[in-house]
Amino acid sequence: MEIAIIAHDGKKVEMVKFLEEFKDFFLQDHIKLIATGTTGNKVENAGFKVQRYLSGPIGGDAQIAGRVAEGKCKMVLFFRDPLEKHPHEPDVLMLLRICDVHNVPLASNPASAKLLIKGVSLVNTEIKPI
Ligand SMILES: O=C(CO)COP(=O)(O)O
Repeated sequence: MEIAIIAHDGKKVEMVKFLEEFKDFFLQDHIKLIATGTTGNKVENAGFKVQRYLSGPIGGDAQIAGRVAEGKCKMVLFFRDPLEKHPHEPDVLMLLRICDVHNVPLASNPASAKLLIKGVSLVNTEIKPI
């Protein structure tokens, strides 16, 4: 299962903490992580294998949207910073829209991401999620 990991600068520490909290899930063989450039760098430095795309502001969000549209990326964890302005806001909104167009689960904060990961884990052990 391909999962995209993206975090704005103010949320990158939180993203790495999140991955570490659920590392038993993220380190499974069938989980493939992809990420925007700088987020991917941080995630790699924390010991996770990840396929990195361009940095968000120069097209990384758009690349990940492409993978969602093509049916390759099955979940997006995108910790957005609602207190900062982003020059590439149109790309960010496009990614969110593409997730909705293709009914791909998207979590924009750690609480939601936790529920998604727990939900996938339950499905994988064949216990029905809520
Ligand atoms: O800007 C981003 C998402 O919109 C994230 O990009 P980086 O991971 O390259 O910082």
